[in-house]
Amino acid sequence: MNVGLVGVTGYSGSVLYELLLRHPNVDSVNLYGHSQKVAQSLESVLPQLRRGANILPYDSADIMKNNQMVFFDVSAGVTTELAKPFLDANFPVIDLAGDYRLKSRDAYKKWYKKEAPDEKYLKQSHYGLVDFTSSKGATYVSNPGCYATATILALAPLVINHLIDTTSIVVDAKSGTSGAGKSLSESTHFSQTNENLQLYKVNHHQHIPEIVDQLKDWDEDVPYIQFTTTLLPLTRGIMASCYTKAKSGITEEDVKNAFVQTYSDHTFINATEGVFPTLKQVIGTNFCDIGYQLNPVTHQIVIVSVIDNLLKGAAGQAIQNFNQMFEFKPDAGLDLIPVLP
Ligand SMILES: NC(=O)C1=CN([C@@H]2O[C@H](COP(=O)(O)OP(=O)(O)OC[C@H]3O[C@@H](n4cnc5c(N)ncnc54)[C@H](OP(=O)(O)O)[C@@H]3O)[C@@H](O)[C@H]2O)C=CC1
Ligand SMILES: CC(=O)N[C@@H](CCC(=O)OP(=O)(O)O)C(=O)O
Repeated sequence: MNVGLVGVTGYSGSVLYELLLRHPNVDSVNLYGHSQKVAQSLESVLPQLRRGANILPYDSADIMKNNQMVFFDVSAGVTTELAKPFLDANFPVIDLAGDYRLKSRDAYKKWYKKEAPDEKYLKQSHYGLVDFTSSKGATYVSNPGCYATATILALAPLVINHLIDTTSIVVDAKSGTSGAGKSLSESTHFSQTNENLQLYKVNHHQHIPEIVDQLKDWDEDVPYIQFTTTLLPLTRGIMASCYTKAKSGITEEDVKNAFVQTYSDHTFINATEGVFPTLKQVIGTNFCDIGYQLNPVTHQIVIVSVIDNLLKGAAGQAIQNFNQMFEFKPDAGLDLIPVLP
């Protein structure tokens, strides 16, 4: 199959490109960029990707003619416009940005502070949280956000099984700087990030409505979550530490059963009682590792999930969506090993 990729020059785009090159069902990857009028060698922009490939000028008709599907891995707000001809033609798209994730236009405007896509297009979008939905038959897949993935996977077994006080969810999530993309900002400047910890977007993070929407699908009694994000002096990785109160009478065994039942057949999720994961065990892989424990004294449950934001949080999950969409092996192209030591 020939696939198109828009956004190879971004952090997650270059990771996605490498995954696609090694994917057993991909014959060729055609690269498209928005800033070139003529073909430009990839190596001239990203010298570390010595692939002899060219980035072609962006042209929606050309993309649809020469590929069977396209990945959009571009800055937030761009696909609201760019995706329209593809949506009109029902051409298969996997979009890694947040533009089409929220079903409510008002929510998108409020949280992303941008004009939302048209209602008719939003209706065509499928939210591709691969561990709980299938993208088979979908033509427009909206890949979940990185923090949203880590948080939802941590809380899912408890919410689905109605084991918690739904007003008690507190999430303390932390990310390495690659989550912010390649553009430099005050907070990602080396001397500001290095040997420092910075909270940001407290109570304003754009993934809050995405997480609440999904949790509400499982239990409409989830009214909100308390969610904070912290920038870590690391390149890759997200750790979401979640705290929530168990309903009266819920035991350690109930909690364990919920995690075992939910995740026993999920290739890329490892959930273990009482063993809390580190970031390094998942960096470079598509895994989400989760540790959980009910404290019998406080009756609080702590759940910690870790992912590589560029893989399970972006390009890896996009490949899972691709595999579901075209009915390839669920783990095709994702045989990755952690970066150790
Ligand atoms: N980084 C992460 O961990 C995650 C990112 N995401 C989402 O994935 C998307 C890409 O993120 P990331 O890799 O961090 O982004 P980067 O900021 O690193 O890269 C952005 C990419 O978008 C391209 N781009 C910018 N404007 C346009 C435009 N108008 N038309 C076409 N292409 C454009 C850039 O091209 P050029 O270089 O030519 O300017 C570049 O290739 C974002 O929407 C982000 O929110 C989702 C989950 C995790
Ligand atoms: C460290 C950092 O800044 N992370 C980004 C992650 C969000 C992202 O990647 O964008 P989407 O909303 O499209 O998923 C943030 O917190 O906004």
